Amino acid sequence: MADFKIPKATAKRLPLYYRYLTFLHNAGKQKVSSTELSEAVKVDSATIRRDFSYFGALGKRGYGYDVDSLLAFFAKTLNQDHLTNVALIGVGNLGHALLNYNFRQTNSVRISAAFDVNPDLTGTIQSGVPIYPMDELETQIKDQQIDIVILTVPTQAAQDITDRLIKANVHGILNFTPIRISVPDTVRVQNVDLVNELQTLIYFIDHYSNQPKTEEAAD
Ligand SMILES: NC(=O)c1ccc[n+]([C@@H]2O[C@H](COP(=O)([O-])OP(=O)(O)OC[C@H]3O[C@@H](n4cnc5c(N)ncnc54)[C@H](O)[C@@H]3O)[C@@H](O)[C@H]2O)c1
Repeated sequence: MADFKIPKATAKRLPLYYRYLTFLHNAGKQKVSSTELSEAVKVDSATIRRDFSYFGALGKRGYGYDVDSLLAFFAKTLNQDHLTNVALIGVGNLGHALLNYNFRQTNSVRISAAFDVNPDLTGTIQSGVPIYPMDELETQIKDQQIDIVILTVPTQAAQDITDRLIKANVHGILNFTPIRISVPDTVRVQNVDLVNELQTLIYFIDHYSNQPKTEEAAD
């Protein structure tokens, strides 16, 4: 990320903007208005203008935004111009699905190593990714300069593995397990919980069914 602070809600919308701008760029479009962007990404145009204002005056009145310069700006901010190696721990049902997906939409993130305790899996290559035994965790993380780890292990293994990751100097954990892992301030955890997301969706449908709104628009 760039070295200036932007609100969390704005940061969460950046990948959304980036994906649509890439689409416009590939389609040969040179400019886009906030209204057009708003319709495509389902974020209201006032929010888009406010988000963009955090990066300085990028738009021109009556012209809109220049697609290429916006894209270059976002690519830099999102670190899309360099490749981030990510490790995955726990190659079960969920781990397999993520390995198979391996972030095909982006060229900037890839799972370069996976780890498991199952001897039937270790030493094999799954979806193009080598599976290492857990006793190689620290050395592989160091050798491959891995800073971010996806955790898809059973709940009871999550905290012990997290403690090893902290010692190995990992700074980000995408936690799919249902427990809230403990980490120091130097490590950032992003929890992913599909049940939670579904319940939030059900809540909004039940309570706000007359005013459909995306999460991005409601900050
Ligand atoms: N966040 C979500 O929405 C969501 C959805 C589904 C599952 N989950 C959670 O994701 C985790 C994985 O679910 P799953 O269905 O893939 O389970 P799974 O049992 O199919 O896979 C777990 C894998 O972890 C490996 N493993 C076990 N102990 C380990 C250890 N100490 N170190 C390294 N690897 C180890 C196992 O060998 C197995 O390959 C669970 O905690 C589950 O609750 C979360």
